[in-house]
Amino acid sequence: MLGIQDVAYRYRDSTTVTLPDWHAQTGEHWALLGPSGSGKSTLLNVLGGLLRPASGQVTIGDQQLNTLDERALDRFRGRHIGIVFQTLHLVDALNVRDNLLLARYFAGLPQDRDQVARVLDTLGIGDLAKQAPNRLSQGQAQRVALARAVINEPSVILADEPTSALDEANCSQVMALLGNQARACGATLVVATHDPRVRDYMDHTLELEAAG
Ligand SMILES: Nc1ncnc2c1ncn2[C@@H]1O[C@H](COP(=O)(O)OP(=O)(O)OP(=O)(O)O)[C@@H](O)[C@H]1O
Repeated sequence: MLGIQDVAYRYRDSTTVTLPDWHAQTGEHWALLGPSGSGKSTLLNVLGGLLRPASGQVTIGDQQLNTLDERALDRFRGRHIGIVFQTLHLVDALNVRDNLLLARYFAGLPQDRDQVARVLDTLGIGDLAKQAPNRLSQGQAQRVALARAVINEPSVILADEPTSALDEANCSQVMALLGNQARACGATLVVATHDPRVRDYMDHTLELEAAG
């Protein structure tokens, strides 16, 4: 189970975003839709433990994120939550394999090179293990970011606008990869997007309302 209850997040300039109560069952695939400024990224970041709400509860499985201190939250995120950001945040100084091993290190997991090779193979990029991220195409880099999000077999996968820059064929490919990887880990998948095409790939939709 995954959910938020009575959550409000306050940005530094005091802009306060109030989020609707929402719950998902383990393994469900959700599209998070809504106009610009409706709070999609805020919700995704709160769910991922990257933003701490001013009030309310964020629950992932049996864990209430608000009860964790920073260190415990970092560890929990690394172990249980896979995030695909809009900007991919790959470390250019490390090759693809080491980017994935770094994600395992941050989660306190063993450096399992076989597991890394398996995930890269599943995503069709096994031959890129030694490549530097800044020498990859956009589509390849996106697969690496997806590989990094699933390398720790998370119980939740969050993706922020993974398809908005993609044509039809690539959109369908990325959504299939996300769906398949989530199914392989038994993970709950939440994709925040403007892109109405995403709805077709997901079982459920949460529609946020325009701010104001
Ligand atoms: N860093 C910030 N400082 C202040 N206010 C912010 C900040 N980031 C977002 N907001 C405000 O929070 C509200 C929700 O923004 P959010 O980015 O979550 O919406 P969104 O639906 O993801 O938008 P978009 O689709 O344009 O990315 C908006 O009113 C926005 O102006």
